[in-house]
Amino acid sequence: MTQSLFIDGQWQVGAGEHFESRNPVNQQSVWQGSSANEQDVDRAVMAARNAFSAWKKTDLQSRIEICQRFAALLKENQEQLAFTIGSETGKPLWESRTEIAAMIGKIDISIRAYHERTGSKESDLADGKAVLRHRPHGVVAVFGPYNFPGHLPNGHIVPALIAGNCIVFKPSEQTPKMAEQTIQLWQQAGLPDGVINLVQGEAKTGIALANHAQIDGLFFTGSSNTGELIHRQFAGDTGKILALEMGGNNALIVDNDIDEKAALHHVLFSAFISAGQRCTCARRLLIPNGPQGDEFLEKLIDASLKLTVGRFDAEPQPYMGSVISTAAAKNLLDAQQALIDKGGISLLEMTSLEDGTALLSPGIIDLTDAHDIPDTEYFGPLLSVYRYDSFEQAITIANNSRYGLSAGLLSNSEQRYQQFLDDIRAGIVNWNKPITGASSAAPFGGVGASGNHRASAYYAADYCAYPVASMESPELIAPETLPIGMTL
Ligand SMILES: NC(=O)C1=CN([C@@H]2O[C@H](COP(=O)(O)OP(=O)(O)OC[C@H]3O[C@@H](n4cnc5c(N)ncnc54)[C@H](O)[C@@H]3O)[C@@H](O)[C@H]2O)C=CC1
Ligand SMILES: O=C(O)CCC(=O)N[C@@H](CCC(=O)O)C(=O)O
Repeated sequence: MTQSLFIDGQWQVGAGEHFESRNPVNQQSVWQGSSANEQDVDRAVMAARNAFSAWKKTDLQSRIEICQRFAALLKENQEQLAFTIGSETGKPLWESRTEIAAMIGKIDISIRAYHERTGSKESDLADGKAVLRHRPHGVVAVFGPYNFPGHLPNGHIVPALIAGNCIVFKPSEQTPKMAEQTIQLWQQAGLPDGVINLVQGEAKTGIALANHAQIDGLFFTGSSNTGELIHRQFAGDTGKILALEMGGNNALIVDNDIDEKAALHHVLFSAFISAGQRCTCARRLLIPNGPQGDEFLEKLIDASLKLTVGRFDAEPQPYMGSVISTAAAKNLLDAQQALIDKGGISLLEMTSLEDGTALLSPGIIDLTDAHDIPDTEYFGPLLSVYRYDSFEQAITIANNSRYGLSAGLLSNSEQRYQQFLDDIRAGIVNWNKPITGASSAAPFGGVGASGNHRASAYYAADYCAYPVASMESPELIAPETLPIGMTL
């Protein structure tokens, strides 16, 4: 039996159900193992709890050095890791390599963020000093999505470790192999036993972990549905910190009189990178009514049609790989049909490119005159188009969503960008840039159904530690003047 769990520094067989991940294109098994049941999860949390006291007292420099060794190991193993991401998710190798590069970059950025956002500060008081310090929460559960199986969990794990927390990591059940290899590197980097623990499994394992009384926090990246369930579960539990990074129904507005080539590039990069499987992807494209808009739309359809789609290791490399699974592909095709049934006009049909695979071609659908369109995230290469008459109307359409992750404007007008900045509701707001590809050196998060106001990336440091404010004096001295009514 495969030892699929990592608890207290030991690889172990899980007592829960057997599961596997498959290559979404050729359907070959990539990883097989058993999941963690409630008792396994409990042992993982208790291992983290027991390791916490020593880890938080380990000096910061030693914690940082382990993270730097992890970065060096990522570099040494980057080709193997990129191959794992590609085979498990369908993401082309060129893009999987950029994911490993982002993981490596995360270490230095997190060290800087730790000092800047949560370091210590001292200032003088009349008879002593005021000191600000930060302390780790304790045991934190990290939940990861499948679309960035390395980079996004890493975005919680690295700052949490630097701050002195211990971790129980529950990766996506669709990407267990990448999680396993990542944990092997942490082990090689010299993390003490119990500081990081891995529990593999499906939702049942996640539920057991999120419910565990002994976790002090939960850092989640995944769908809004799951995030909302967890949020409900945490309601009233003021003692635990919850950071939620969730989905989006992101709008990108195209203006008239723009550089068409640049705009086409930015739209294609926003809508179809990672086969549309980024939380920041453009889902709704707003195009002006009129001949310029018509021409832009025609060119967009043409350019989308020419995007290459293929296997993760195909040569030459495709722009897009597959979506995560044949089940996800089927859901997307069903969603497209449902939109057509509601009055959507398919401008470029998203189709299955090869039976039995999760390879989908990009799709574009005009929903301007459709009715009862759900405000939902279609996590794949399906872009909705809305035509607008005025810029104000475009902003209203863009804001007509319960999500608020990313939004963008392609326009030559600085005045319009200013208006957009003032009125749009999103955590990432870009001008003449794609709306994907957010920097790890900036905060990353959304409002509404996209997050709970605990931005990640550069601001992840904030939710990994709590502030302790102290007034300190080495001597115990009574004040010269006593308060009214007090005699000593
Ligand atoms: N805002 C952000 O930073 C990002 C958000 N995402 C979002 O993630 C989603 C895609 O990832 P998925 O893996 O499909 O998300 P998901 O929500 O299905 O799964 C995320 C994790 O939660 C676990 N889980 C599922 N049900 C659970 C439950 N009831 N209780 C506890 N844990 C449970 C899963 O096993 C997995 O580990 C998209 O919606 C995307 O927009 C993805 C990347 C970045
Ligand atoms: O978390 C970070 O370090 C930066 C945020 C980031 O990498 N965002 C990516 C992917 C996230 C996603 O959309 O799934 C992006 O904006 O493209």
